Amino acid sequence: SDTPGTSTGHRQRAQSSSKKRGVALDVNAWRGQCRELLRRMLESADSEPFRQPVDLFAYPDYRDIIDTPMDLGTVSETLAVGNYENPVEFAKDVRLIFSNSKAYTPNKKSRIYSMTLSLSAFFETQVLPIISDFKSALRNQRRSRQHLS
Ligand SMILES: Cc1cccc(C(=O)O)c1N
Repeated sequence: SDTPGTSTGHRQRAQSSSKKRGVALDVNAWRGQCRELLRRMLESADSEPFRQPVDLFAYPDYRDIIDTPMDLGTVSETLAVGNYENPVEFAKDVRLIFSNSKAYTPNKKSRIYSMTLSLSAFFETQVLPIISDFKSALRNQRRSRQHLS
């Protein structure tokens, strides 16, 4: 039988990441993953209209329709300076680019509108696993910190 008063060993969980179901759960992995996703979007020809803020001299009525302009260059800068706290905030800004384009387009046959549809379809498939991996890493981190308290 156990010696009285012996403490049972508490397995210390790794802080930054731990192997669970074959996935390394790192709460910081999302930033590099989002930077890589941006790079792939920027190398696509479909991103050309979205790389910089819309030219207000080319589209003088733009701000009559769009309250909050957004573009991939601005998203990239915000990510680089550490002003997104998580991938959900990052995705919100990228989705704003596409919703602005859908709101402004003169018609659904416009070239830029068609580029919006293809680029946003690609984005949604790629960002989904980044967000779900982040959320599971966060749950895992909270679980392991709870054990320490
Ligand atoms: C900024 C912008 C978004 C969506 C469509 C257009 C267009 O000119 O067809 C456009 N200029």
